[in-house]
Amino acid sequence: MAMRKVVSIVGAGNVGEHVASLIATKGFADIRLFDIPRKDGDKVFEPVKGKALDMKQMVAAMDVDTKIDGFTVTPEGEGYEPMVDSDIVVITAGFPRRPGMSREDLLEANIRILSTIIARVRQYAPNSILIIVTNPVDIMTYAAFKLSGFPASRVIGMAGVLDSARFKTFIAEELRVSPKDIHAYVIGGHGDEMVPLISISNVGGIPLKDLIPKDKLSELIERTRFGGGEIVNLMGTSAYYAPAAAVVDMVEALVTNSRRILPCSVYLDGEAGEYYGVKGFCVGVPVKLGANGVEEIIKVPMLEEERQMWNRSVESVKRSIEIAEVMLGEKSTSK
Ligand SMILES: NC(=O)c1ccc[n+]([C@@H]2O[C@H](COP(=O)([O-])OP(=O)(O)OC[C@H]3O[C@@H](n4cnc5c(N)ncnc54)[C@H](O)[C@@H]3O)[C@@H](O)[C@H]2O)c1
Ligand SMILES: O=C(O)C[C@H](O)C(=O)O
Repeated sequence: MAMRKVVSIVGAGNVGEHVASLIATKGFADIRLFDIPRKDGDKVFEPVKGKALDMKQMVAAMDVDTKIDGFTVTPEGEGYEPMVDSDIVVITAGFPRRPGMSREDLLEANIRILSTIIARVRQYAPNSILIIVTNPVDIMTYAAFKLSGFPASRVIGMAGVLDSARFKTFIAEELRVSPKDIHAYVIGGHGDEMVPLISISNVGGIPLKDLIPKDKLSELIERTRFGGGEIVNLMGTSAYYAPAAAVVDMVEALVTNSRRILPCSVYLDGEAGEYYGVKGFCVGVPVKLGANGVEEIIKVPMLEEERQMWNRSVESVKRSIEIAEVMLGEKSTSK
C-alpha cells in the first residue's frame, strides 16, 4: 500500500503555519514543521511544537487523520534529523518585509538562513522536491538550486500562482464573476515588473481583452504588480493566506501527480532558456508539475509588448542574481 507523502515545512510562521493548516485539513500528506525557539525576556518558547500540537487537535475535531509533528531547530542547523526522507520540503524560513522595504532588501539576511537549511535538506532529504517561498523568491530559488545541487526539476519557487490569484481576484471583482471561471497567468520575476499575460487570459473562454477596456486592464495589472506591497502597507507584514494557498496548490500537484500547469520560478537554461532569453537563473514561467517535480517547461506564446515586459522583468531579476552570486560565490556546491 502506498505510504502517504511527507511534507516538511521549514519556517512555521505566518505562511508556514497556514500551509500546514491547509494541508492538514485537506489530508493529502503528513506534515513535519521546523522552526527556531522564540525568546521573550528570560523565557524561551517553542511555538512550532505548540502549533503542531494544536493542529493535531484541530484534525481530531475534523474528518481527517493527517499526522502533524513540530520540531524545534537552531539557527545553526541542529535538530533537523526528523526531516529524514521527506518527499517535499517547503522553505518559508526568513524575514518578511515591512512597509517601505522591497523584497530585495531581505536578500542578505534570508540567503544566510537559507544556506544553513539547504545544507540540512541535502543531508536528510536528498531526494526531496524543494518549494521555496522565502523572499526575494526568484533569487532564493536560484540560491537553493545552487546550494542543494539538486536537479532543476526539483527546485521550485512559489510566486506566479500567488500573483495569478491576485490578478484573478481583481478581474473577478471588476466583472463580477467567479474567479473559478477566470484563466489568468502572471509570469516573470516576482516583483514590480511581473508580467500578466493578457493575450492568453480569458473569462469563461472569452478573451480578457474583449471584456475589459485597455485602461482599466492597465489599472488591474498595476494593482497585481503591487499586490504584495498593498498588503504589507495594510498589515505591517506581508500576506500569508493567499501565499499559503498558492503553496498548497503546488504541493497538491506534486503529491497527486496531477500534471497541472502552474506559473513557478524555475532555473532556466538550455533550450527553454533560449526561448525565454534566460541563461542560468530562476524566473517564473508556466511549468507542468507532477510527482517528479517540474515535468516540462511550457513555452508560452507572448505578444511583442508582453515580450518587452518579460525582458524588463528578466533584467530586474538578473541584477539581483548578480548580487546573490557574490554572496554565494564561496557556497556553491559542485553539481
Ligand atoms: N514567494 C512569495 O510569494 C511569498 C509570499 C509570502 C511571503 N513570502 C516570504 O516568506 C517568508 C516568510 O514570511 P512569513 O510571513 O511567514 O514570515 P514570519 O516571520 O511569520 O515567519 C518566518 C518564520 O521563519 C522562522 N525562521 C527564521 N529564521 C529561521 C531559521 N534560521 N531556521 C528556521 N526557521 C527560521 C521564524 O521563526 C518564523 O517563524 C518571508 O521571506 C516572506 O517575504 C514569500
Ligand atoms: O510582498 C511580500 O513581501 C510577500 C510576497 O512576496 C507577496 O507578494 O505577498
